[in-house]
Amino acid sequence: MQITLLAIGKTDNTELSQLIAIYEKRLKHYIKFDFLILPDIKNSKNLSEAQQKQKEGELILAQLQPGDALVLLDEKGKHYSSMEFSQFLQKKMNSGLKRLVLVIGGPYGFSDDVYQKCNDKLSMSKMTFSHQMVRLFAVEQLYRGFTILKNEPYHHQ
Ligand SMILES: C[S@@+](CC[C@H](N)C(=O)[O-])C[C@H]1O[C@@H](n2cnc3c(N)ncnc32)[C@H](O)[C@@H]1O
Repeated sequence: MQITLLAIGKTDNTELSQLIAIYEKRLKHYIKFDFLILPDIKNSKNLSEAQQKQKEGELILAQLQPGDALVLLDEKGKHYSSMEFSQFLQKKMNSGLKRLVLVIGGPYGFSDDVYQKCNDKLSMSKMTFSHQMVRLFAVEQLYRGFTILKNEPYHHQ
């Protein structure tokens, strides 16, 4: 299985990019992983929130290939512990899935079209994080999940 993490707009802070790169590199020891950043919507200041979400949604959906599982990171999604998240990953791998696409929404979240196409929604907290910060939390939780599956001493219950 391959995992693709999709986000909109480049990571705007060097320290954050460096931290993401550390976990990205670690994660790649366990699974084929790519972090795909879609370009910011042009002239977004002249768009309503709904229009921006719609355009971002079109960019997101254009990335999908037949057979992908589309899973949104969304504060209104299912809550998993890190152990449960590792089991979620294991089940996806066991199912023969070719690519798991995890998506981080833009500043206003996802369009209805994206919600309709998704297979699942995962929340990392009831709190809302910035779309920039979530990138780091996502790569760290993916890395943590694989260390749990490999019984490696990173996660402590
Ligand atoms: C600033 S939030 C958007 C919040 C917006 N109110 C909404 O309706 O979704 C930007 C993105 O970060 C991600 N995000 C923020 N908090 C999250 C959480 N607790 N769990 C999972 N993803 C989260 C989601 O992908 C969200 O679309």
